[in-house]
Amino acid sequence: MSGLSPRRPLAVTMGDPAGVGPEVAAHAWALRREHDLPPFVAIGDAAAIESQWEGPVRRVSDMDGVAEIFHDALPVLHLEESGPLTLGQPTPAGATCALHALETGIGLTRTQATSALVTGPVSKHALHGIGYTHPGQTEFIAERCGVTATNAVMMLAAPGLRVVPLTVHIPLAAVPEQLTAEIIVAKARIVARGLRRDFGIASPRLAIAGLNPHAGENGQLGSEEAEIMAPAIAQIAAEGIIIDGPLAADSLFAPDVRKHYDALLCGYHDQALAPFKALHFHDGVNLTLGLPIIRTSPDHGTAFNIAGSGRADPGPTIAAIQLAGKLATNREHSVAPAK
Ligand SMILES: NC(=O)C1=CN([C@@H]2O[C@H](COP(=O)(O)OP(=O)(O)OC[C@H]3O[C@@H](n4cnc5c(N)ncnc54)[C@H](O)[C@@H]3O)[C@@H](O)[C@H]2O)C=CC1
Ligand SMILES: NCC(=O)COP(=O)(O)O
Repeated sequence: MSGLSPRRPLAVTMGDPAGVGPEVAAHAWALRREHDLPPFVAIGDAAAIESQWEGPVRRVSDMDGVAEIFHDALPVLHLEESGPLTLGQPTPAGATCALHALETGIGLTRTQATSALVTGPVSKHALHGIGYTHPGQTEFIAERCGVTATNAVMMLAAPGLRVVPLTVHIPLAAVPEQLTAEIIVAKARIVARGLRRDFGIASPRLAIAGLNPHAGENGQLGSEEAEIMAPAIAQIAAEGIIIDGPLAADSLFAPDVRKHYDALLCGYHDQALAPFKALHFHDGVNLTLGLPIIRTSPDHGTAFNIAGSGRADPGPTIAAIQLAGKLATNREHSVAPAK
């Protein structure tokens, strides 16, 4: 990285060993100079990389010397053998390894042995098969950091677009019940604070999407906009946060509309992530606001269908490492972040 850089390496978990996580971590390392990446350590089963990548790997047991090793080889904190590996086919041992890597990455970052946590893609289905009960990684990290799930806010960020799903991994049918005014207000506060602290936006401009078509068409197509969103928006605005809405979700993403906002708050997962991924699949970053640590992740999943084929793009992982490095640098050196 040019100029200042994080004081310690970043922790990059490899996610499910049968998915694309190990290969995109390795390919990110191979492209470290082109993308000016800060030193990082990959965490998980070293064999998941060594079995499919011919680049240099150096197994490490702690964070000492990782930054120096990073120049010449990919440092890997090897946790355990996850058994015979068939790419594309998750196993309970692989899910267990992914969970141990997540736990280890959180611990290293909480204790400041690493400067930030970048999580690789896990299979939620495989994790649930070994008894994991959290909806995703975000909620697990929040719990380990002593933060309630409501206060750990998922944001997807890319150049020129940031989106926040106000409800995340719940059935669509549960959205109207769970999208309360309290949740909207709490998450809007955390988003505004995160934009100020980490993105250097002094007066963040938020917009919230209506839940129903045409933002309810004045009550003709639904009542959540008037009954839940309007009081929440009034409360947020009363606290001095700039917020518009509820705006019709379809036109909110039009270029001439979205350009006026620093973050678009959406009612549910796919309202936010479907347009985001259509525009930014290859450089999108999932980050968690409201935590005491910095956590980012590529915006894609395990991609079992292409694991080992050489088709997995390391771009999202590179973007996640770059953003984590930038946020860590800003916080550690008290640099006013560039907008
Ligand atoms: N951060 C995380 O841990 C995430 C985990 N998941 C989990 O991943 C599993 C699979 O989910 P899907 O919905 O199939 O999403 P997915 O992102 O794994 O795959 C969707 C499509 O995108 C392609 N794709 C994904 N990453 C790519 C890359 N780096 N380069 C090129 N193409 C890529 C895949 O080949 C597939 O065609 C599920 O268990 C899901 O819960 C999904 C999203 C995020
Ligand atoms: N769709 C986003 C996603 O699944 C990532 O969730 P998380 O594991 O980061 O909580």
